[in-house]
Amino acid sequence: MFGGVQFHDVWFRYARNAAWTLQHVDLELGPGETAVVLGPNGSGKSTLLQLAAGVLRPGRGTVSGRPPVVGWVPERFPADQPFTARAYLTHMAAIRGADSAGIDEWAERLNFVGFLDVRLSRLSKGSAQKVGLVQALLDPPGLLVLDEPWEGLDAATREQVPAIVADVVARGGSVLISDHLGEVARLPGARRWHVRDGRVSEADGRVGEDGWVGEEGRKGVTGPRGERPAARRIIELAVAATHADRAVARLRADGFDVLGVREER
Ligand SMILES: Nc1ncnc2c1ncn2[C@@H]1O[C@H](COP(=O)(O)OP(=O)(O)OP(=O)(O)O)[C@@H](O)[C@H]1O
Repeated sequence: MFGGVQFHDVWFRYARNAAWTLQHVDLELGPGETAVVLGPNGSGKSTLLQLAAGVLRPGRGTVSGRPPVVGWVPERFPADQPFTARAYLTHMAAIRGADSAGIDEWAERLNFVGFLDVRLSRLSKGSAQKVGLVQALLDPPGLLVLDEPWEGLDAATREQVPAIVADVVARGGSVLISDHLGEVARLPGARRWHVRDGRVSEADGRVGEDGWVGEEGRKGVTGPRGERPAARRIIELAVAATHADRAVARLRADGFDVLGVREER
């Protein structure tokens, strides 16, 4: 039975004489738990996730307790492959001994039925990300590792990420997820791990508690730089779909509360 993933004094560096990217990592993620990994660019979030998934091996220390099925969704799905999405996913299902019927169900759920017979190399970044998500979910994972899963996804599919996380957790699995877009607000109850200067520390409180919904220092995001105005106003604005992620990230970085994103009707 899956008892959680444990990091025991894990150190990691990318080359023998390079500086350590991560040091002294002691963490445990139990069954049914979700942790979001936060930190500045280049701090080591992806590295931590890949160590958890078993894609990278520690230079020192150990990662133990991984369940038999680990789903890993990299930050960028490697789409430079000569297969259609369906052929790739059918192959992945066969390797994992999973039912390929799941491909059509997932394609339906993630709105990319029309792209299943398109070559991976011709897919947009968002559609390629969906293929990356599906390959990780074909065989229900005991540990799901999602590296910036909201990046590049359309608004409707972004809404699916919390539901996917909830499904894994409801089955007793664990989810580790990195986020720099502030989408973590959609995962109330998640633990918060901060990566900084090669160390990983756990923040007190969980997502959604004490008004915490975004990156560190942005408690109760109701006004710029944490001010809490006496009254709030709802402002609607429209941006080109291709700029939506950037606009949301900038508004959140300035401390504004982004209530939702939708397609223009
Ligand atoms: N394959 C690699 N070889 C050498 N150095 C690497 C490699 N991958 C990452 N690094 C370096 O390791 C450090 C941590 O990278 P990592 O991708 O884990 O950070 P991150 O917090 O996920 O960054 P971002 O938010 O930009 O995705 C960075 O300095 C990065 O340049």
